[in-house]
Amino acid sequence: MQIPELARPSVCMRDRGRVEEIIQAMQRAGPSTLQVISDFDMTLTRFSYNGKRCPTCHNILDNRKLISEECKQKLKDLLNVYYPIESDVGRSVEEKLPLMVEWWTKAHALLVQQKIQKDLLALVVRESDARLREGYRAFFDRLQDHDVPLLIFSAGVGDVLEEVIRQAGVFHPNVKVFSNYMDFDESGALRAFKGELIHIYNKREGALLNAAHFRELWARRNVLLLGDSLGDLTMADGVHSLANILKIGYLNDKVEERKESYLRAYDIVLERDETMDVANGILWHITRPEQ
Ligand SMILES: Nc1ccn([C@@H]2O[C@H](COP(=O)(O)O)[C@@H](O)[C@H]2O)c(=O)n1
Repeated sequence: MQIPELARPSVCMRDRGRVEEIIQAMQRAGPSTLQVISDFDMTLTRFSYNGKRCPTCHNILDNRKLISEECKQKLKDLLNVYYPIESDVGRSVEEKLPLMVEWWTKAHALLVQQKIQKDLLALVVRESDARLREGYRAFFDRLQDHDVPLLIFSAGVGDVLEEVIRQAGVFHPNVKVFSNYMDFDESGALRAFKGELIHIYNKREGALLNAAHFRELWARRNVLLLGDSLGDLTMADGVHSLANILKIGYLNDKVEERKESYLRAYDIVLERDETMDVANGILWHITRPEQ
């Protein structure tokens, strides 16, 4: 199978033969049977650039134009407490889950207190250091050209995420987003977050709540899943009569500690890889006619 990107040193696989079988099955079935489900922060966006951490959707809101210095400090304190828990391999999901709910709930309450202005979101996204991974345009455009639906399933902030992809010029009609959306009052000030909270460990519930979306895509039984945390593995749990799923996991941080668990969970693990090259290589293979 000719996918040169799979030979890169950043690529690790538990079972290369199995990966090749899945990709071949997807290619035989063709793009009309494919859907892509991807996480956003640190999966479609870069983890770092020039040695500096890139922001998540929540971190993009950390801008003086939107929030006070005091709120900024409180959000930073929360990050310092909860991010090490999120990425701790020594704790079980059961142990982490209530703590993640606590983090999101406290952070959202702080953001609501700040009455964030809707009309400033585009500006703070433009001013931020958020960057989609290298090769993102080819990825989004290829999916659009082949009418393959892309579901972005994020525990970040939907309004911010949409603005990032809109400004990058890749918010194509085939893109659908499940995320935490802001609710603004008539003056355009943030008053709450809409619907059920999505955090990194309840994406299965989020998927099941959106049954109508997956019903519409009933014929797309092959799934390419992209994630960066073990919580992202359940994003495809709403897919009907799944035939094949290929799970690609970005291992951005605490690489040595987490490699084993990622290799057990994901079919392909990308170690400190800031590009979309592997996903693009696979996508090109699947969407080109069989030879
Ligand atoms: N207050 C918060 C809460 C969460 N995060 C990070 O957002 C990421 C979730 O988004 P996905 O697109 O990856 O689902 C998660 O990894 C948290 O680290 C944050 O920065 N601030």
